[in-house]
Amino acid sequence: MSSPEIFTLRWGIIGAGSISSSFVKDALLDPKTRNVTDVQHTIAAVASRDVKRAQEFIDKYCKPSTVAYGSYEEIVADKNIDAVYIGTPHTHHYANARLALEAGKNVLCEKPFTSNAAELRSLIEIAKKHNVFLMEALWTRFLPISQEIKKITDSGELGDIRVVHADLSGDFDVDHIPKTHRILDPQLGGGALLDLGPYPIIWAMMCLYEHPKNALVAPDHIAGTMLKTPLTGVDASTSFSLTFSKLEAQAILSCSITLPSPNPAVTIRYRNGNVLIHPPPYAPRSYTVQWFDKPGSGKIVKEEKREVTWVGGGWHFQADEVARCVRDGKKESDAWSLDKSLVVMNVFDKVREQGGYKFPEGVEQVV
Ligand SMILES: NC(=O)C1=CN([C@@H]2O[C@H](COP(=O)(O)OP(=O)(O)OC[C@H]3O[C@@H](n4cnc5c(N)ncnc54)[C@H](OP(=O)(O)O)[C@@H]3O)[C@@H](O)[C@H]2O)C=CC1
Ligand SMILES: O=C1OC[C@@H](O)[C@H](O)[C@H]1O
Repeated sequence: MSSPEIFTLRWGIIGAGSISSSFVKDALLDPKTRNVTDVQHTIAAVASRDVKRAQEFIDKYCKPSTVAYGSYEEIVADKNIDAVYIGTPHTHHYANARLALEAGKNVLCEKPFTSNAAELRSLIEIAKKHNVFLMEALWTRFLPISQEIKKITDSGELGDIRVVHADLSGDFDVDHIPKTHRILDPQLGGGALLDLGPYPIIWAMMCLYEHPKNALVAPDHIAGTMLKTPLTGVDASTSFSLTFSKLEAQAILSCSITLPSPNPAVTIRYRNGNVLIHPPPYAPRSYTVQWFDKPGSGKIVKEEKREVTWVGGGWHFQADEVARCVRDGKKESDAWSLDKSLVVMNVFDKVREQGGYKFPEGVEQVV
């Protein structure tokens, strides 16, 4: 039996695929395993384009009472759902989120939020019009390890921050997967930038954009370059740098679908030392702090590896944020607000333009 003080958020899941299963498994873990006692989650319904797939998903991951739907239209009309989680490929996020928002549902939408910034601006307007909550599922922002590293950065204990180097790569075996796989198919927004880019950039957003001395000023210079795969023309590898002039700092970011992430995956460089974050950068479990003997010397006099553990994959922390926001009547999260997602989408638009990556006709719903 749940105690009356616990707020229960009733989720509807759109897309019975891989990431939806990770999200649901974490959401259904006992919140006490992460010392959370104020919110909890239930999965009220799951929708797939094929009702059989929705039912199979429920049989595997949910309680028998969870309702299976064979269309996304049906799930957003369900009165027993407080929030919809969208776990479909990138280029479907806009249409799926719009459907849910217009039905008056709160929405948590997988990364990348949309195909382009114009689509996101449109979703933000629709969410405002319908007075509902909207957030991108940038789960890394909510991990306990991210809060720890952010504290080190914001406190200035390692001196002024100068550079964030971050990479997320993964070998997707592109020569052997079908060209219709979401990582390769331009119709699904395939390529490294949109799929993997949200993770290197989240470290830049947390440590630079959100730095108290930067005061939420967007990067004033963005420079990107893309290496395309001849298989489908999407970006196999992308590098991009962001200059935060107000903070006198830069982010040097990269991602690739043809090789693993380096170790460290993220190096945060301050005047008095470094923080090295060990892979995977989307959910690291350890980082190393290095101290210099004096500012700018580079001579490491002390080094400490720190582990941060939790039960589950880590997708539940963002779910808790949504539950608290909905409980409190908030329409967006402070930690991962809509303007932050918009900064990211603007960067991705610019880097795609610089890299010459155009989506096929009709993919972008708003341009
Ligand atoms: N936060 C994280 O850690 C991760 C996030 N992601 C993000 O989640 C999203 C989905 O990724 P993932 O779960 O790996 O994808 P999947 O390939 O598993 O597809 C998820 C669902 O999307 C729908 N779908 C799949 N292919 C198509 C298509 N061609 N056209 C229309 N709908 C389709 C299906 O829904 P249905 O059941 O209705 O048929 C499917 O169940 C991506 O945007 C990705 O960036 C992915 C991995 C990790
Ligand atoms: O979000 C993600 O995180 C891990 C990656 O391997 C995956 O492709 C991506 O979608």
